[in-house]
Amino acid sequence: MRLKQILKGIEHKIIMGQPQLNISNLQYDSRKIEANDLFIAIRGFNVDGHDYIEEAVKKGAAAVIVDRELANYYPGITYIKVENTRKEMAVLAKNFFSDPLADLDLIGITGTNGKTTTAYLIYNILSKNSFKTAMFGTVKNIIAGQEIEADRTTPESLDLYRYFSQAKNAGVKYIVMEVSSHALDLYRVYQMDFSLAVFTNLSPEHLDYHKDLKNYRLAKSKLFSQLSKDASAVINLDDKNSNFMLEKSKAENYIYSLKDRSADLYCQNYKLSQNSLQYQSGGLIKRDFQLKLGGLFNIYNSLAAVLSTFLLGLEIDDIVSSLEVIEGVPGRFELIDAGQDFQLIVDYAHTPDGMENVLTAAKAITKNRLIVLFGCGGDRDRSKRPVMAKLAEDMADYVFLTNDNPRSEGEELILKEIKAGFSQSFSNYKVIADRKKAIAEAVNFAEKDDIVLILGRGHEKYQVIKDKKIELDDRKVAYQALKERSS
Ligand SMILES: CC(=O)N[C@H]1[C@@H](OP(=O)(O)OP(=O)(O)OC[C@H]2O[C@@H](n3ccc(=O)[nH]c3=O)[C@H](O)[C@@H]2O)O[C@H](CO)[C@@H](O)[C@@H]1O[C@H](C)C(=O)N[C@@H](C)C(=O)N[C@H](CCC(=O)O)C(=O)O
Ligand SMILES: Nc1ncnc2c1ncn2[C@@H]1O[C@H](COP(=O)(O)OP(=O)(O)OP(=O)(O)O)[C@@H](O)[C@H]1O
Ligand SMILES: N[C@H](CCC[C@H](N)C(=O)O)C(=O)O
Ligand SMILES: [Mg+2]
Repeated sequence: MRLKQILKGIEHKIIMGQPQLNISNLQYDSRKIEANDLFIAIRGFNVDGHDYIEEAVKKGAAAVIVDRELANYYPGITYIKVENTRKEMAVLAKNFFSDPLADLDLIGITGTNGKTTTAYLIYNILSKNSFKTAMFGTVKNIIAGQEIEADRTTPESLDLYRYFSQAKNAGVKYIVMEVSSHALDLYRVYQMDFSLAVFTNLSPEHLDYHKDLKNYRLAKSKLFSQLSKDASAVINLDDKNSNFMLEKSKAENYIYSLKDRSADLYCQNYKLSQNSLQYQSGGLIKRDFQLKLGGLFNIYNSLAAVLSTFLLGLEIDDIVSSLEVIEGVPGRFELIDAGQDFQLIVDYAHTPDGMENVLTAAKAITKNRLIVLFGCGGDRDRSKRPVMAKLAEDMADYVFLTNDNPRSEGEELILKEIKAGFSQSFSNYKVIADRKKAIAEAVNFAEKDDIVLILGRGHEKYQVIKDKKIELDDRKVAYQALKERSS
């Protein structure tokens, strides 16, 4: 495609070269450049992409998009300056891939907790009703049945458009995606036209990045302020930030609630057991639901999924029958059952709010002790560490502290910062940094009718320690430990 066409709608200045040039592909990473590509130089948190222009040119880049002056311009290369390369990348990609979203319905889910679960439920309801659907999120990306590994919750705009284009070619109708606060702040979904957006909830997280809750909330609200008036916003009324999202929304607003009968969709008479829940809905849809999912929070996620798919035009009977057969989301309140006489649950709760919810859910069903095992990720919000310790102390009977993904931080420091949240007199805990050993010990510690909760890593298959990725799947480790316990 001609560079001129790729620049359509973008305010830019030609520093040198000619915009009639033909471009083969777009890249923001110099390591991926091939002949006649366009390199988009992005100022990052670690390095400045402008410092990799030389490498990009050597690899064959024909043109470069920059957002600052350079000391050195290579002859024969076309240079275009824009105001913000990270932001304009979304428009460049939209043009290059000929706006695939024009033919697709995009559904975005944001909030601190419940994005993956809600996306998974919506994806399954749509797929089970024979709609070709794609999903992008924390656990995996999937386009019309084909899986692509996910390394982050929301990919960069350029990668997203590449996927959208593939989805369009595969005949996909709906795209369901999680939209993280980083994505909203870093323009990964800039100017994307969502048909429907969901707000699950908001509680402190990622404050290392956003600095305070106000900025974090504002980032989340961008999903709603960028909606068109033809779109729908599906908002959890029970969250105290719901009004903020409703006010920011430019779309037709719909609300769901567990408490308020004026909501468009609400729930009444719910009943929970360890791996199922039942409720009746009221409002736009009056039905009985019986789901193979555990935890009160999954009522919220299912209400969001039901209301969303209803607004997309699906029949209520089809929604109910497809939702009822969904057997849980990988690594979310997942029961590990090897026939033992206690419950073992692996869950992805890694924020104070998520942890409180899962501990409450487990407490409601345990017949004996509640044992919790967790750690906190390195290079992430440090303020959550002592808060999670306090919650564990208050709600569980025994706590195993261990590594999550220490990343570049030292494991000792992380564990010390978590421990600082315990009260001085608290002694019902043990620190075992090695997660495999900690899981084995927690399994051996359990007695009849206890519940052991293994939190924080859910579906994750690798543990990141310094720059090493070590294979570690909590579910596999737990099964192994159960096997060894019984032998
Ligand atoms: C804070 C953040 O989101 N950072 C993302 C950002 O990194 P960055 O801007 O610091 O990139 P950088 O490494 O400084 O590089 C700058 C530029 O130089 C380029 N470069 C770099 C090296 C080179 O040799 N050649 C080259 O061209 C890079 O491709 C990049 O374009 O852009 C990178 C390229 O796309 C991302 O990989 C990186 O995500 C990092 C890995 C990350 O950990 N992100 C997390 C915090 C994140 O996004 N999390 C959210 C929320 C999770 C959730 O709650 O579910 C998510 O959506 O996953
Ligand atoms: N609606 C909800 N409200 C509160 N907690 C929830 C909700 N849904 C799930 N949780 C808890 O939060 C954990 C993470 O859920 P999920 O993966 O669906 O959220 P997420 O928003 O995608 O998280 P992440 O941003 O890390 O990808 C679950 O394992 C569960 O303990
Ligand atoms: N997707 C989120 C959750 C990480 C969960 C936890 N296992 C950790 O490593 O901190 C993040 O990257 O911040
Ligand atoms: Mg997620």
